[in-house]
Amino acid sequence: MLTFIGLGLYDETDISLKGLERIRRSEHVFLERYTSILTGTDPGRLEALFGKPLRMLDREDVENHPETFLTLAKDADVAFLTAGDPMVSTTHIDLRIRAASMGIETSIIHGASIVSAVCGLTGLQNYRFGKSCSLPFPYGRWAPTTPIEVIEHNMAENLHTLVYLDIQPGRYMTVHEAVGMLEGMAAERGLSIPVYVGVARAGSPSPVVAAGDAAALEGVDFGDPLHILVVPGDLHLMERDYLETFAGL
Ligand SMILES: C[S@@+](CC[C@H](N)C(=O)[O-])C[C@H]1O[C@@H](n2cnc3c(N)ncnc32)[C@H](O)[C@@H]1O
Repeated sequence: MLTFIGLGLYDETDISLKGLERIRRSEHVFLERYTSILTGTDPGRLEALFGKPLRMLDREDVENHPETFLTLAKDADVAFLTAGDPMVSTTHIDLRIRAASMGIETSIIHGASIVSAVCGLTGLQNYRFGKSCSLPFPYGRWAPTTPIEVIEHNMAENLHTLVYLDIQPGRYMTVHEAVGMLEGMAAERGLSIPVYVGVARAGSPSPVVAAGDAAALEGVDFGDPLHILVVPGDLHLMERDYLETFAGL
């Protein structure tokens, strides 16, 4: 049996009791740590709480060599842990399909996700989000145009865009870096983005949420990772009120 277990958003105390019990009963426990991470803890603290050793998985292990843990899951209980909710990720959706095609039984124990946390922290209504996008660090002088195309499309439809910010080993994209890149891409297309909403460390005791134009956000200290950004469509009255009250709009 392969169980996908969400760890929530910030530290080791964010897991559900159901998830914790399942980990303690599992014979093998793997922690995937490239789609997202818990910045408020470390593997040692997780192992102490779970009472189990953790085996780390990076992108290569999950996308190119999943046989390592999938084969184990044919005859043993394997827990596959991720920050957030495990299924807010196309990679993990694909992994569950692969497991099923190998005849492996699977189940999911959900965790708090950045997708719903952003709605709570910003007041932006869940039903008004269009397609989301990921903003990668530029590769040399090359940067993909997909993120700005998604934003432009959503703005034309008056929808909000959730922009996931790149995570590389030891390097996390900040709201400031993301806004700088998007301003450049928008200018090239003659597009103006009037409001951004930046969120840092959702789920922690001190999240930062700030809304405004690019210049206004420049003056905000978002602090440590993880960061995420929203480019909102036109704000409804209650959304504006919420951002004025809680995000300095
Ligand atoms: C690809 S998403 C993975 C989402 C995860 N499966 C979930 O359900 O939360 C990872 C990105 O979401 C954002 N993110 C995740 N957790 C966050 C947090 N606690 N605070 C701020 N941003 C976060 C970051 O931009 C990060 O690069």
